[in-house]
Amino acid sequence: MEEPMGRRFGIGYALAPKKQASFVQVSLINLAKERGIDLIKIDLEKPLIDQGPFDCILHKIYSPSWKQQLSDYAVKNPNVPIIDSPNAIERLHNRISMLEVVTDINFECEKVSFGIPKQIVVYDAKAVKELNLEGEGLKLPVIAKPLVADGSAKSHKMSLVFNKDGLSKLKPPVVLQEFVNHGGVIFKVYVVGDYVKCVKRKSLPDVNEEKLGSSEGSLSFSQVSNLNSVERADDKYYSMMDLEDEKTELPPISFLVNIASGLRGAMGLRLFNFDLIRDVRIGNRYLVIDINYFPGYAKMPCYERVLTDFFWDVLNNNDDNKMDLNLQSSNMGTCEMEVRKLVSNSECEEDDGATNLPVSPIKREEKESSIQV
Ligand SMILES: Nc1ncnc2c1ncn2[C@@H]1O[C@H](COP(=O)(O)OP(=O)(O)OP(=O)(O)O)[C@@H](O)[C@H]1O
Ligand SMILES: O=P(O)(O)O[C@H]1[C@H](OP(=O)(O)O)[C@@H](OP(=O)(O)O)[C@@H](O)[C@@H](O)[C@@H]1OP(=O)(O)O
Ligand SMILES: [Mg+2]
Ligand SMILES: [Mg+2]
Repeated sequence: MEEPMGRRFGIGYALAPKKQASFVQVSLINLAKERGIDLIKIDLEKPLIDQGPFDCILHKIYSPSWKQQLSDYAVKNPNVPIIDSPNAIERLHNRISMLEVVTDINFECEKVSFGIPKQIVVYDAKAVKELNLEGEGLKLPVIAKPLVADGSAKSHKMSLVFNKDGLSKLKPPVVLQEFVNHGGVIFKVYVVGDYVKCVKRKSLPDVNEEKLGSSEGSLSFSQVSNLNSVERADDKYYSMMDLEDEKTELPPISFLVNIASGLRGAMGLRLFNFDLIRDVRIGNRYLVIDINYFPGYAKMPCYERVLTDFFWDVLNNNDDNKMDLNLQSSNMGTCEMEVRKLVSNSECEEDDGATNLPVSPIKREEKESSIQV
């Protein structure tokens, strides 16, 4: 572990109250402090330019006035890194531009391929009525997602549309995305600078022909991979699925690293996660279905250490370090592997599977094995 060498750093953070509660935990504050890094809350009631000094700014606030404040601050403090640029984050606020970036990445991969599901956008109610899905190259069922992904509850409200009747309930502007059977498991790939971590979560179950014929027009849901166990048990659709997914194989590690670094470079973002599903029809084809800015890192095992290492690197202009690969396994099904810089060799406790709960505090259980590739 690096010594603070007498110099202390201050990171100003601007987060919504819920995000602050889950992310800025005492364990993170203390670990950062040990490394000479103080996490300082930015007062959103006061002008940013009058606050500080900060050595770095961390934020997940989307208002135009905040964007203006950051811009004014950057003019006055050109050497203070802002994580991340509001313009770069904005690309993720639209579910079309969000996934366009995936189609821009290219790398050689022998055994697996990746892409995005077919999708179209419908802007108004009239267009919904006149919609010819087949003509658009889309097959039912489709997932209807609000075009805007700005973090509001509304932006997470989705529906699985089984037939034409289901289309009539849609509220444009909406993205219609091909529903791809993927065995009810989703891979959440967390990226923190050049650190990459993949965890498995429950997803929507596959839809078969029988279900397609007998179902109601559509079924609404929200943040299905983010439900806690009580919510899951109550959820009508969720309860239909097989909860045993321990056997699901993870995507190859080098493949995930390539996608992660491709996305990081193309988007100019350092803090994000992406959701990946494996197309059961093809098997070795993976689809990126969602990218989130500054996701729920506190649900990630060892998030304190990972984030503190990242802060250290940013503050010391060290964030281009060569990556090493570390494979980490767990028998809990939530943490299977990680690729990380070997900044810290300290033993780290892992999440015990309660990953979907708002994390305060997380109950943890120690189990880690790692090999260097
Ligand atoms: N094309 C698809 N095919 C199959 N299932 C999908 C598809 N798109 C989304 N899903 C399912 O719907 C869930 C929600 O979709 P998505 O991740 O796009 O929404 P979100 O509200 O942005 O989620 P998050 O909480 O990760 O931000 C996914 O976790 C997955 O279970
Ligand atoms: O807390 P926030 O508002 O940032 O919520 C984010 C949430 O994290 P949380 O679960 O800790 O709340 C993320 O969960 P994971 O992907 O990591 O499971 C994901 O749902 C993001 O899409 C959310 O961001 P939003 O899209 O709403 O901006
Ligand atoms: Mg998602
Ligand atoms: Mg999302």
